[in-house]
Amino acid sequence: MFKFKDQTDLIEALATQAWVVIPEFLKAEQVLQLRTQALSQYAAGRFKPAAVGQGSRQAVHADIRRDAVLWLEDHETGVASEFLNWLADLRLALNQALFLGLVETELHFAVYPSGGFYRKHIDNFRGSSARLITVILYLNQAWQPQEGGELRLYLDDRTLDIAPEPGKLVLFLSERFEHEVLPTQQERLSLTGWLRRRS
Ligand SMILES: O=C(O)CCC(=O)C(=O)O
Ligand SMILES: [Fe+2]
Repeated sequence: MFKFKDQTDLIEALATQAWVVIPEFLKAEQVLQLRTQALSQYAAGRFKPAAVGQGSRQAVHADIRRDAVLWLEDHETGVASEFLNWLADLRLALNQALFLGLVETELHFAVYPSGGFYRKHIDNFRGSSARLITVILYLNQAWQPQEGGELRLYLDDRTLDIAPEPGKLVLFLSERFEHEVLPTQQERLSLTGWLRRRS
């Protein structure tokens, strides 16, 4: 049902390169289903302005990130549940191949309004390295270069700009690369999550 039912190549790429991009991981109708689910919840006011930091240090900083998020539940249906199952399989396969000790997945929808961005950061809270693998799935309908909103990964020797095109899946080692979301000219929708080990 998803491209990469066999996750071997993906795990190999993560192990050697520490990042992977899979264009059109989702089919158009799968993107549409998740998109519709996210946008109806967004319209119903269920998203919260995304915060930075954790615990008593957690706060909304509109100068650092300007998106709104909604965490997924355990009892999702449809494509959301299929994707959660796919991630659970990936987590187990990664544990077997690379002994990563991943124990859980967290996943949220994110909406960046026009003008939204997320400044350069690393995906872990101070003093924690529970998030091992970052997973991002783009739920936009179409994306033109002039709309901006690229994910910029700071690789060891260069930067890599990834356009948030419909159904594209991105994975990378959370602590390995600083990254940012460049200002978007268009509402930008994604499903973002982390495969975690015990904190
Ligand atoms: O949406 C993206 O491309 C990246 C989002 C991100 O870096 C994050 O939520 O930590
Ligand atoms: Fe991030």
